[in-house]
Amino acid sequence: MPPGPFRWPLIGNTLQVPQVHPWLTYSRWARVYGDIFYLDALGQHIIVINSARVARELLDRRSSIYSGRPHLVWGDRMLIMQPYGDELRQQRRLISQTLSTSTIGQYYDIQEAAARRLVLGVIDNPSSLEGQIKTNIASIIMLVVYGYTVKGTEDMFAERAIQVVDNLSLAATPGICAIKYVPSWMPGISSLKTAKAWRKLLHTTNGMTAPCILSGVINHAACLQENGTAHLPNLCASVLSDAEGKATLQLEESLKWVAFSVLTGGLDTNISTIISFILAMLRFPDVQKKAQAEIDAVVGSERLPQISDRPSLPYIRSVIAETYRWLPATPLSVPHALDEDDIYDGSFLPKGSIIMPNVWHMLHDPNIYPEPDAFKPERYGGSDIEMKKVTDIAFGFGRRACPGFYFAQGTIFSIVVTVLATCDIVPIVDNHGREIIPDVRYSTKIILCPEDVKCTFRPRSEQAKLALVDTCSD
Ligand code: HEM
Repeated sequence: MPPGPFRWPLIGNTLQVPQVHPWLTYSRWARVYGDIFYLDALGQHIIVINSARVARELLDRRSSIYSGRPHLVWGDRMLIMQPYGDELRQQRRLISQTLSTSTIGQYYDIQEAAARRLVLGVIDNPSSLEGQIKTNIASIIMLVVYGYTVKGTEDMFAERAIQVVDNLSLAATPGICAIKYVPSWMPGISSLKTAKAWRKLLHTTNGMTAPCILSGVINHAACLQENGTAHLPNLCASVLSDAEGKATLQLEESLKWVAFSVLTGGLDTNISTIISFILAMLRFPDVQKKAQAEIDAVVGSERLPQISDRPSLPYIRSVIAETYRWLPATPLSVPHALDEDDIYDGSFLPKGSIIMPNVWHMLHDPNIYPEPDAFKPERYGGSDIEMKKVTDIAFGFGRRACPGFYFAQGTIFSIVVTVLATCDIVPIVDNHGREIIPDVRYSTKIILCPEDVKCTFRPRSEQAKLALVDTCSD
């Protein structure tokens, strides 16, 4: 076995596995035990990988046996939880047909419009920051997946989708907690209960079951398609039209889960990245100024920036890469499972092991990223090769790597560039007029999302605000 902390008889490391920010403890252990270490939780083998080099070697090069997922008490048919097999491959294919590099440009106008609505919404009402981010990101995904147009922050389907994803995120605490056979009486296994509670919640949100909510959206999407009012293209329409009216029940069922998986995979990760970006701009105002100067020089103030400006804005690309590195949305990625016994570097890795990539450590290793807690887009020297080293880690590995990567780039870029071009992101002030700079604080969930980030978007000019108002009323 690889090295690791002392294991107690029978219970192994179960009591040592941290319940709060486990990636930080794993990072400390990485300094003692190295790039790969072993934990035993009541007989469950857990292998923690702490370097991109080992992750590449195992999860990429040996992906034929490292692409499973651990069995969880919840998960049902969600793509992200499925074992590696035919159903998974079919679901991933349905996504890549719609969201590949060659098709992604079709959605740029949707992403730009949502970014502009978001910025205008926060200018008008700074306290709506989180709500605006959630609603507008949900609106991008629902339009692209279902052809469904979200009608404002109170839209019934968007609200329910956000609630279902919130419940999911609550249950999915990193670490070993939600694994099927860890008994709920074990100390620190509270999230097993949460997981069970979530399962219930997933199936009954606002008195409706999740599949029913999803079917509701799909049926609605089908109606929109039939009466010609759906926004086209969209994922459901593309898949159904490819089937030329002969979609089998199995395909429809797969499609329902694919659509749900895109929603769950894309919502919280994007929300977290945007909130982390805003936090960085509040804490590192010099970076904000430099980013704005680049936009002013390249785009000017006569028009709003577009996603097609991306190649000419290396500093903005660096700011985004640095956001993925500084506060990675999934600090422990999503665990893989090993489907066969394996040997690595003289150590035995048993079949059934949970493989946990410690993304946090890979992106905060001071030997690779000096001063890892500082937000320094300059560290990439404008090189896309250096930035790709970050995204290759932050978006997962091998055959399970994030299928929404290119889609996410458009959403994140359009929001970041639109805010910076039109507004200064400034802290709120207390009753004495003193600025409140938010701390870097987040809770322990599978998706790391900074808490209590409050700010004001102050328009950089009347002209910038008018440009937003004009495009939004269009
Ligand atoms: C900033 C945005 C995002 C980040 C950081 C992110 C990150 C990740 C990571 C780390 C994984 C796990 C990879 C692995 O197991 O090795 C993943 C999987 C996944 N992501 Fe994303 N993601 C983002 C946006 C999106 C978007 C927009 C979509 C919508 C299509 C999406 C859909 C998925 C799906 C369906 C999976 C499961 C893949 C599988 O299990 O085979 N993600 N993502």
